[in-house]
Amino acid sequence: MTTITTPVPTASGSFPVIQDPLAHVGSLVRSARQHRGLTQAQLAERLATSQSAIHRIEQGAQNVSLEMLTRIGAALDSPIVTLGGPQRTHLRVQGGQTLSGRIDVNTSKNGAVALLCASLLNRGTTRLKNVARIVEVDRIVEVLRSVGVRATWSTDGRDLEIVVPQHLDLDAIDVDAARRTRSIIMFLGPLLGLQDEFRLPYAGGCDLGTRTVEPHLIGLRPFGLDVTATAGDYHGLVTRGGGQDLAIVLTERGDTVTENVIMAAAGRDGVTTIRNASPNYMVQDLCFYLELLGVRIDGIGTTTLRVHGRAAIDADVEYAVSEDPVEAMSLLTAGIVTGSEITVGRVPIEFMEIELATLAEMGLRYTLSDEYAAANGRTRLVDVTVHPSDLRAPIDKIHPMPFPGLNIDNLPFFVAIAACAEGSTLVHDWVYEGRAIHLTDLTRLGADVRLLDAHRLQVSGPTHWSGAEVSCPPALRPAVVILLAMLAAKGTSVLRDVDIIARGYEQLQDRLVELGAQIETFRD
Ligand SMILES: CC(=O)N[C@H]1[C@@H](OP(=O)(O)OP(=O)(O)OC[C@H]2O[C@@H](n3ccc(=O)[nH]c3=O)[C@H](O)[C@@H]2O)O[C@H](CO)[C@@H](O)[C@@H]1O
Ligand SMILES: C=C(OP(=O)(O)O)C(=O)O
Repeated sequence: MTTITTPVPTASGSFPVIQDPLAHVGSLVRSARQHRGLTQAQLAERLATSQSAIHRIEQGAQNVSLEMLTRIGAALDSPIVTLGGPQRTHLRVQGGQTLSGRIDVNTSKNGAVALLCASLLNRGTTRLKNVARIVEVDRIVEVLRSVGVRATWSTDGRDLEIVVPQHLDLDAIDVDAARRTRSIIMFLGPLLGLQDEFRLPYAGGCDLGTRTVEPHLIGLRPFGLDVTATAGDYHGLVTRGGGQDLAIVLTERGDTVTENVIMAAAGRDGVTTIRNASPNYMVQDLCFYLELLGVRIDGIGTTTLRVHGRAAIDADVEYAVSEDPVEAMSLLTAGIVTGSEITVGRVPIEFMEIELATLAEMGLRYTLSDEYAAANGRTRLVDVTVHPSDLRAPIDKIHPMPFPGLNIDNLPFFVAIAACAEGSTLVHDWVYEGRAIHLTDLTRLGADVRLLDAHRLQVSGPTHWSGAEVSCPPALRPAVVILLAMLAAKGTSVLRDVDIIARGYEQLQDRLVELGAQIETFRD
């Protein structure tokens, strides 16, 4: 959210002075507009004014009344001026509506963050196309900018041009932005090829229980990286070896650890063989980009990769991030739990096949379009239409596996779907120590969801959903699952403190409204 808050006194008791308030307001309007993915003309239309007026406001060349600022804030759903501290955002859902129409899947959070980190390897210009406008991306962009990287959004707010300086100023790193994302850990792989010593703040992220970084450190050690954890940050020391070939076995088939090791391998001369690599969607996105940079990678989509790295990468490239299977699952779930017929367009089918096969076993009727290629020319997409279906509990438990398996980030959606099904479903989240518990909030909406232990949920259905007030759990996917269940729940529900959803979804509530959902945003 982009806001000017009332100035806070500095330690000396004086108020900080904004040098050019009009320019400041203009840049806030521009960034809020771009965050919404609107052109100046589209914003002008919403405000019944001209594009040139918006242009002047954004340039800081026009006086703006408080009334106009309030209207801009309403049009962008982002208060440009607030009094006091930051406000919290809540959703009011009028549930029980049938949805209809088509909704397209956006590009993925996890692909985007990997690509942003990988852009550090390139001395040329990287242009990432169709980047999702989500908070997780903003955080990494903020971190990149803080160390001297030039990251510029295109005027339509969809593409990001990245130019990396000769020297990164890691001392100036935006610690606050870095601490709020786990993906900062993926700076290690590219950095070790660039600097002999560096400090990085600890990685943060959702509250999912303990998530180890040990596999990253083990996987990067053969590249000469030694990391010690000091108070609040990682201290990396690199001992350079020659350009000899390396063979690395990952102790976990994790997505970001695979990406980190691929990036380390890409930034050095020599061939690195990586075994037990994750072939998941974001890893493939990363590999496709690195190939454009001239890094040959054999085995993309398998668990053994051979990366033919290059110490000097300098290429001007354009890469389109591919579609998000987790968003696809989220949108399909919206249709399923509301018993609606909707079409979810641009579903990356390779990464949804097991989910769809499991849903078919549960009685879901759906139809698939012919396949077509994503903008990256590599990922296969289809449109999936779900039809209202009588769902039954699957015979076997539902559990995730590293790709090709049911995606762990898609598992939470199966809890809401199982709650709609006749019978009892065991959902086993062996991966995360603390994600399953957040799904017990579905009981507030009438579901029978029992936590058997930290990893297993027994879900009995079908549920007669009813509206309730729930505070958003501090975990992205469970938060969205609860919102989707509220769409199914007759009556009024309130989901409080929903900012976490913007970490991984762009304008989710507005897009659901376009399908016929009744969701209203309000603030304290
Ligand atoms: C930015 C990004 O891409 N984030 C994704 C990435 O996070 P990321 O790669 O950071 O996931 P983690 O490394 O935290 O792995 C998730 C959990 O799975 C466990 N684990 C993983 C692999 C394995 O073979 N054995 C094992 O036990 C880990 O110990 C951890 O508890 O992968 C996760 C698992 O797919 C996804 O939920 C995240 O959305
Ligand atoms: C757990 C997730 O992501 P992250 O790794 O960014 O926390 C997620 O996307 O659900």
